[in-house]
Amino acid sequence: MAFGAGRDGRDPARRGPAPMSEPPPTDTAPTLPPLRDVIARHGLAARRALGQHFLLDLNLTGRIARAGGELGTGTTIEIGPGPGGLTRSLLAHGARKVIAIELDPRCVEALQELAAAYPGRLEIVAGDAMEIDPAKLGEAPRRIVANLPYNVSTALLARWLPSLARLERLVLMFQKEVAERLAAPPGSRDYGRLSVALQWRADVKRLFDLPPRAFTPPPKVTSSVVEIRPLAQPRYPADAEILERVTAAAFNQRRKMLRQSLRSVAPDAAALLAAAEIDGTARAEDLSVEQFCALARALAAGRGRTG
Ligand SMILES: C[S@@+](CC[C@H](N)C(=O)[O-])C[C@H]1O[C@@H](n2cnc3c(N)ncnc32)[C@H](O)[C@@H]1O
Repeated sequence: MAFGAGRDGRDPARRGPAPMSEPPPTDTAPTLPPLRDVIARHGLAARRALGQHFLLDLNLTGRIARAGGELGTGTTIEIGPGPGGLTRSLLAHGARKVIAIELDPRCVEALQELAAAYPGRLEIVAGDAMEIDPAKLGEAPRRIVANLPYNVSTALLARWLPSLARLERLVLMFQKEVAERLAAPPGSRDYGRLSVALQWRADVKRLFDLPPRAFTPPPKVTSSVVEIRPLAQPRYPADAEILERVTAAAFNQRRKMLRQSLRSVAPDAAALLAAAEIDGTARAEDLSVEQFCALARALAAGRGRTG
């Protein structure tokens, strides 16, 4: 089923009433202490090693939560809730169930108060998001909405790629420079391995930027919120591992012509390129995702193997 059709197919269920056993989503937020009080009371001085830059403006966290779409069904997964600003907005926005993964035990303790204010709707997982597969958490449909710790943001996304189709939507905050790479079109300076790997599997859109002053403490760089809508199936046929080998070879020598850079994966790179109907004088950034997939298929078929 096409991606759009798949989403439409699930919409009627979303509009239906919540099962009797589930607490009904509500937009009526309980009264909570200001986030700055939570931070002071729990001694949450930001730790750089954990990429801690907190968003305390509930207008901004509300904007990110709304970008997550309809949260009233399934599971909303948050990575790194910190003191819980975005978590509050997700719950106030009607999230049926939030599963929040946090590595810092100080934040886990602070979040218990929020869990008590929304009985049954917030589950806090104390642990490392790098070791947890979000596609296995809670009930489908699953979405991830998160202000990611920047030090592991691309590593997390790379881990999620193989099971991306099992997520309905991801709304993620990255450094602007990373966000530009994710959404970069062919021909642009930012287009690279991660752009191909992600755009092969999903529609990617940069939604809006946040300046450093929006965060406490402010990071050095501007941040961008990115929406990722996974496709039910990758856009073009290709083996993921072979596609990765081809893009790694091509972009690792991105200034070189492909007939040269692809020799590390195909001794007769010219034959490989001819089989995929690609001009050997092109460079990595000139190729569309579809052309990279054609190269991966040709390599899988043994083309270009002998030099
Ligand atoms: C950029 S802060 C965002 C905090 C909060 N969501 C906000 O918007 O204010 C990143 C959060 O991720 C947490 N974190 C860092 N590395 C993590 C990891 N590997 N697994 C889970 N959480 C992590 C940090 O402790 C921090 O709370």
